[in-house]
Amino acid sequence: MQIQGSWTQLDKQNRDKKTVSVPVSELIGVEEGRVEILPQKKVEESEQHFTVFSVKRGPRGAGSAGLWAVGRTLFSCSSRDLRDHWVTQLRAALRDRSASRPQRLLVFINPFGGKKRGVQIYRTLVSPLLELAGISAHVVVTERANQARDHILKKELTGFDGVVCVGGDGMFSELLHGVIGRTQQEAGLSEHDPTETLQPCNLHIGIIPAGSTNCVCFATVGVSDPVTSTLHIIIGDSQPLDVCSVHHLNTLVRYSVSLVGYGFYGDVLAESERHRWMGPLRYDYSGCMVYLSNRSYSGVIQFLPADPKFSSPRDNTRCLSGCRVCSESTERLFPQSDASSNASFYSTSQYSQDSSQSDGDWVSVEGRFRCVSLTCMSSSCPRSPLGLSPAAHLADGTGDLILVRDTSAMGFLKYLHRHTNTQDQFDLPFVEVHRVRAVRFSVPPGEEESDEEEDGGKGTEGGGDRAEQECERDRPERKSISQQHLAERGVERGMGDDRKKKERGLFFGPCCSRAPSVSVWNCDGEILPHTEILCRVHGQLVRLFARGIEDGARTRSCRGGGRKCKGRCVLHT
Ligand SMILES: CCCCCCCCCCCCC/C=C/[C@@H](O)[C@H](COP(=O)(O)O)NC(=O)CCCCC
Ligand SMILES: Nc1ncnc2c1ncn2[C@@H]1O[C@H](COP(=O)(O)OP(=O)(O)O)[C@@H](O)[C@H]1O
Ligand SMILES: [Ca+2]
Repeated sequence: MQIQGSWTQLDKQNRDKKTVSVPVSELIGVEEGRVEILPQKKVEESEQHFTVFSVKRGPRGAGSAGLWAVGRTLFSCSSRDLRDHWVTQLRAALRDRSASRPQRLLVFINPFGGKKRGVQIYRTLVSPLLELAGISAHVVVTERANQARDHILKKELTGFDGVVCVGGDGMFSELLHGVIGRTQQEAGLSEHDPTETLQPCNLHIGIIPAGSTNCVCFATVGVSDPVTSTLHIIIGDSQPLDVCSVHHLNTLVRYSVSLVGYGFYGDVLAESERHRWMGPLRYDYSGCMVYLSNRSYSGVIQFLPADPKFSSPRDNTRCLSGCRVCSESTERLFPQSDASSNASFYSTSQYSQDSSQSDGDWVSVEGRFRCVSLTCMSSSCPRSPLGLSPAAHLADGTGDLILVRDTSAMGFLKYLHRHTNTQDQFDLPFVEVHRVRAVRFSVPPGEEESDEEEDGGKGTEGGGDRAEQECERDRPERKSISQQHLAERGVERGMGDDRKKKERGLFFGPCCSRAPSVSVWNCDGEILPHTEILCRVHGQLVRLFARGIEDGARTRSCRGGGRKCKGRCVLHT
């Protein structure tokens, strides 16, 4: 749509322009008079004016790739009739798009996520924009962990076009479990069967970032910004996302999108839970503490490699909005559907996830590792702008398995540090990365923590043992989500013993005498109660109100350390 005429462009930078083009798909709303929305709604009545709100790309700069703001254009007409005509036409154009935009949302706010600003963020930044766009929202401020997940699993959802969380990755995970669980229940499928082809979910998920890591938001939008995310929801963007299921024996343990991590990331999470009062800083503090403890763990990893002809974790590409690798995967995952449209998503009966899943041989790797990580996407976040695996794809049906073998403290620091800059963290002799469809992990025989080891020394070696017992007494409760979730799903069989072993091991530190022989799994910020797990990637299982990171020179992966990229990458602008 092109609008021409006598009007005032309020954006100072564009004051001299005579014409502004705004795609209807990026219109947010139209109001009569001179109207401002943010930071506060202000209306100045005028018979000749109307104000158009649309998506405006933010300023370019480090960390702001993908930042959107609300563009505001004031139109001045020669008569009230002409003004009313324009307003009517623009509102009709918006109505025409209503099929592809949400009309009614179910919003869950975690008042305790991140810096505890969820409610304020929703009230001041999100709600006014939804109102402007004519979207109604049913808002639930949560009072306990798992409330959002349970609501989605059990309550009536008819009439909602999407569910939205205001919080962090843990809150997103609640929605993810609710939406996937509900969809499988309705389809009569068992989530506990690790070979089941799961039904893709129709209900879109929106994320308003208000947590500590905000990895899922950052990796699917490009920034961690509540206004940008709200605008993606309003215009009905749709981004498919791979999901990894984690099973122990024949029981579903959890789903993950960003990180299933053993060793360093598991230990950081376990340590960080004791310092929740620090807010997002708990991860930095715990990261330092765990790094200083210098641990590595034995493990046997088996994985099913993905077909290397489609992509590789070291091909130096980035998964950007409209990614070719992901689109071609859609064609493979939904062979009978029109891959260019949303039909593939809504016609879920056409889903044929696993035509090639049984093909190929498992590869086995054994050794001592600093960390073992599996991620379905890049897992970029403000701490690591290119992420755990910069070339991973959001929706290609694969995950990247990163194996960091035991190395010197300096070597591991080098590896970690490369997450914060543009150097290749895989270009180190003790690191390997594989694009995979499934992963199995076990502890080599004889390396499991035995009861003997647990009790070992108690009462035999004096002081050191007392210190260890004190560590245990000081241990805080774990987050309740996994416990409740697992208990409710009947997973508690044998869990007590397993968890006891790990919790004993976790708090080895200055006051403890013996390093633990097993770590714990960090699954999108939740500690798993099992060590031996099977992970499987389910291509495009859910959809987010997002579009991936928008193309632009500065969003490309930079391996030039600032020289080759000439300042065009996300880190060097
Ligand atoms: C010398 C500098 C070292 C810096 C290392 C940076 C590595 C960062 C990789 C981050 C990957 C993040 C994957 C996402 C995990 C989240 O799901 C999880 C829970 O988040 P939230 O619900 O918001 O609390 N976050 C973490 O597990 C934090 C990992 C931090 C590790 C330092
Ligand atoms: N009202 C609540 N009280 C306590 N915990 C909650 C509440 N609402 C959600 N949670 C839980 O808090 C955990 C952390 O939330 P999240 O929003 O991800 O913040 P953060 O990123 O700071 O960890 C999630 O696992 C979620 O299940
Ligand atoms: Ca993927």
